[in-house]
Amino acid sequence: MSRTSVLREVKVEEAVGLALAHDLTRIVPGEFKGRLFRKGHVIREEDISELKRIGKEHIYVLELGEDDLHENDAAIRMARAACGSNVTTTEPSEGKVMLKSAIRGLARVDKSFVDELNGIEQLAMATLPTNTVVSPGQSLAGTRVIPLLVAKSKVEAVERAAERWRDAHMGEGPISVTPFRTLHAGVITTGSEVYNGLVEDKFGPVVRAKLEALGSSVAEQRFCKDDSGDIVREIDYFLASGVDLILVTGGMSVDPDDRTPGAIKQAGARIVSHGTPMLPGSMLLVAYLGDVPILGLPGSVMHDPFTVFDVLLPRLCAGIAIERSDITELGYGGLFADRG
Ligand SMILES: Nc1nc2c(c(=O)[nH]1)N[C@H]1C(S)=C(S)[C@@H](COP(=O)(O)OP(=O)(O)OC[C@H]3O[C@@H](n4cnc5c(N)ncnc54)[C@H](O)[C@@H]3O)O[C@H]1N2
Ligand code: MOO
Repeated sequence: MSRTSVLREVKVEEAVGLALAHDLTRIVPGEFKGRLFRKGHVIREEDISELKRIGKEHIYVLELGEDDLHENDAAIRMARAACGSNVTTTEPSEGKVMLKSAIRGLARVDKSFVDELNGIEQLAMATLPTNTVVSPGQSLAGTRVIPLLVAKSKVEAVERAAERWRDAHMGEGPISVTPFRTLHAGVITTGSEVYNGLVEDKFGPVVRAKLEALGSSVAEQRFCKDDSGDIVREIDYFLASGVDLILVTGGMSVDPDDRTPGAIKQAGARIVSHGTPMLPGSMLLVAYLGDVPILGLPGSVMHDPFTVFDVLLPRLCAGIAIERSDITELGYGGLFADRG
C-alpha cells in the first residue's frame, strides 16, 4: 500500500464492475433520506439509471493510502474513542456513526473532549448537552469526518485525547450514561396555611411525580407550620430514619414566615448554594447533611412545569454530588420563565 491515496473519477457508464468508495445518498424531500447504495457495492448495468437519478455522473474509485482513513473507519474510531459505560455505537451509514444510550439514565458528555475533537479540522462530533435525561436507544452523539478521506494522524490525536481522559477518570469514556439509583426521599411541607387546612397541599403530588418519573419515591411526607424549631425537628426525624434525600417545600423567599433556609442551616447542613441563577426556581437552596442532600424548594417548583429542580433532581438520582460551580453555571441558558 502506498502512503498517499488515489481517488479516480470514473463516468458512471464506464463504472460497471467497479466498487463504490462510499455510501451514496438519496433524498426525496418530505419522504426519504438515506443510503441508496452501500460502500463496496459493485456497480451493475441496471444501477446506472438509478445513479443518474440521484445526480451522479461520476463515481470515485479509491486506492486508499496508508496515511489516510476512509470516512467510515474514521467515524468508527472516533465513536469508539468517545464511548463509555452504557453506550453503544451504530454501524457507519453515509459516513456517520451514532452513539446511543443502552439504558435510561443521565448522559455524561465531556465538553472539553468534544471541543478538542471539533477543534481538529475536518472532524465533527455533535452531542446532547451533558446531564440530559435519556432513554434506551436515544442518540447521545453523532460523529463523522467531513471529506471522504482524512489523515490518520487526526483520528489518532482523538484517540490519544480519549486515552488521557480515561486515565484521569478511572477508565470511563468521555461519553457515558449513569443509571439512576432508587432514592427514598423524605418530604417536609412547610406552611401554616397548609398545616392548618386553609389550603390543600399541592406540593406533595408534584414532588412525588417528579421522583417517580426517575425511578425514586417519597418515603414519607410530613407537614409543619412556619416554625424553625418544627422544621429542624422534621429534618432530624428524616435523617434518623435513613432517607437518601430530604426535600423541604415552601417558605423559601423573603418574608418573615419564610423559615426554611434558616432551619436548614440550623439543622447543621453544609450550604452549597442558597439561590440558583435559573428562572423559575431562583430561590432554591442546595445543602448536604453529611452525605444526604437537602433541597429547599420554592413555590415555583409546585407551580411551574420546569424549574431548576428538574435540572438538579436527575443529577442527584444519578448519585452525582452538586458543587457550587454546578449551580453558578446554570445561569447561562437558564432562563425558562418566558419560554411557556
Ligand atoms: N419580594 C419578594 N417576593 C418574592 C421573592 C423575592 O425574592 N422577593 N421570591 C419569589 C419567588 S422566586 C418565589 S418561588 C415565591 C415563593 O416562594 P416561597 O417558597 O417562599 O413560597 P411560600 O411563601 O411558602 O408560598 C407562596 C404561595 O404558595 C402557596 N403554597 C406554598 N406551599 C404550598 C403547598 N404545599 N400547597 C399549596 N400551596 C402552597 C402559599 O400558600 C402561597 O400562596 O416568592 C416570590 N416572591
Ligand atoms: O424561586 Mo422562584 O422559584 O424563581 O419562581
